[in-house]
Amino acid sequence: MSNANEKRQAGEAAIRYVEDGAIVGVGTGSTVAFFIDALADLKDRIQGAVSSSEQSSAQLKKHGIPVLDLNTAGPLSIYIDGADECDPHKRLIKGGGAALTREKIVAEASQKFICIIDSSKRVDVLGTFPLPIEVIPMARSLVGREIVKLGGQPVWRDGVVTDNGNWIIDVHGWRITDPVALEKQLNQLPGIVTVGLFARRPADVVLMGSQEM
Ligand SMILES: O=C(CO)[C@H](O)[C@H](O)COP(=O)(O)O
Repeated sequence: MSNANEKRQAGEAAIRYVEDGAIVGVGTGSTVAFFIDALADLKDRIQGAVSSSEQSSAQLKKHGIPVLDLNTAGPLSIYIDGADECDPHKRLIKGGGAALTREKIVAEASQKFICIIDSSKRVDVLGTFPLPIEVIPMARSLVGREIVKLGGQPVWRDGVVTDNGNWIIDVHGWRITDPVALEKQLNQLPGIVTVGLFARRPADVVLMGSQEM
């Protein structure tokens, strides 16, 4: 099965977690796009969605699904999002689409995080996919130097500006055997807005192609 078909299958499978009357947390990316298309069929049975990006907001609105503000929506029952890598403990690397900050916020606000992936995303150890880090622009070089001290190779995602007006550094060369510790350590560096490790708050359910882990 191709990656696109697996993404579609995972995206459509997540629909069964959507309950009547829910406000649904919605992530970003090509897998989530399949979920949003499927969610359109249920739009009269949900209150709306809290979106993690301008890209997903546009697709939700195109389908006539109300996009709500997180501050007024309050705690959410579910969050549906993709990932760039997923380890056996459902810990993730995210941010390939540069939406990691809002994704982490909406995930944190949600009781259950359903992660939808194709099989290429499953790894034993995180880090083959370069780790995205959102930084305040003036701190790019400072953060880069700190990453080098930690053995990583920082690469500025030149030309990309996040929905929050910040920049992305992709860190190559890390084999992340303790993602919880690395997430905590990086979160302490001034200038880092969000680390694309979802380890302290991993996914609760992973739907991969036709399989559920
Ligand atoms: O973290 C993300 C965006 O910031 C995406 O979830 C991740 O990049 C996976 O994308 P796709 O479903 O297109 O493979």
